Amino acid sequence: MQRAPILITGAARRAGLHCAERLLDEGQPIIISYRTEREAVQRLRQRGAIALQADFASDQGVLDFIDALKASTDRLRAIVHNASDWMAEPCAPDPNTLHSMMQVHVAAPYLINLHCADLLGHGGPADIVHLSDDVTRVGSARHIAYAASKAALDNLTLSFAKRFAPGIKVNAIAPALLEFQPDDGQSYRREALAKSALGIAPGFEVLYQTLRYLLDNPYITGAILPLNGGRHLI
Ligand SMILES: NC(=O)C1=CN([C@@H]2O[C@H](COP(=O)(O)OP(=O)(O)OC[C@H]3O[C@@H](n4cnc5c(N)ncnc54)[C@H](OP(=O)(O)O)[C@@H]3O)[C@@H](O)[C@H]2O)C=CC1
Ligand SMILES: Nc1nc2c(c(=O)[nH]1)N=C([C@H](O)[C@@H](O)CO)CN2
Repeated sequence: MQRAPILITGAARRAGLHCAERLLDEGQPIIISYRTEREAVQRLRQRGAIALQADFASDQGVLDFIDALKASTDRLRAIVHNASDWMAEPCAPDPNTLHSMMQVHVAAPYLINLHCADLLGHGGPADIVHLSDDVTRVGSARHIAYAASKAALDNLTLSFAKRFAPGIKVNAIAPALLEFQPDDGQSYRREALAKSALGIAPGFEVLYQTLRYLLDNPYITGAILPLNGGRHLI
């Protein structure tokens, strides 16, 4: 019998795409959500992935995605909430900044978990993984709403771990800098690397290794795993 697919949201680029490709490399069926059609989405389709377009900017967008997901599968091995927007505060205070961050990082995982938990488990291992951020530990002067929304996501991790045990493990991964954006300048790169004890931008494979660890370990739930190069030591 075909293995139940793993859902990764926001997997059209960078970390989500890397994890999607690595799971496919291991013969694991996947379903992705993507907001913007990109060449990489077509590449995933060609490798057998189911790709569902979704914009989580509204509750209706999330609910439409849930309907499309349930029309495409009746079971899931895991749900990885990766979709995210790294929004900085605009010059002029804008309430939409906070609402947008809470929508994508809190409302979307909240609704998807509640509506789709019944697709998980069925006797085998089942996981929900939230992509958080090390910044919840210290806050952020420039990404206030973003950091607050990721902190709320951390609390969802604890609540859903309580609610879904023992059938479904619920954990979070809290990375710090994994990979720069192409347009990040040299001074920003130097400044960011100096914030951690290990001083590297490791790339997305370390995130996949951490996801793999959670999927393979039957005795971890309610955990928020730091993946931060020792930023807490600086
Ligand atoms: N990269 C890093 O160094 C770090 C990453 N993280 C976390 O790891 C995860 C992956 O990071 P990374 O790959 O860099 O993230 P990116 O910002 O590069 O990609 C996020 C993905 O989410 C999608 N997305 C954004 N907004 C929405 C929305 N409203 N509805 C649906 N999809 C949406 C984007 O779609 P589109 O392609 O249309 O833009 C994009 O594909 C994120 O949760 C991030 O917060 C945490 C700390 C460090
Ligand atoms: N959705 C995203 N979230 C975050 C990103 C990103 O590119 N997309 N990048 C970071 C930074 O790497 C930050 O960790 C550097 O200190 C944080 N979150």
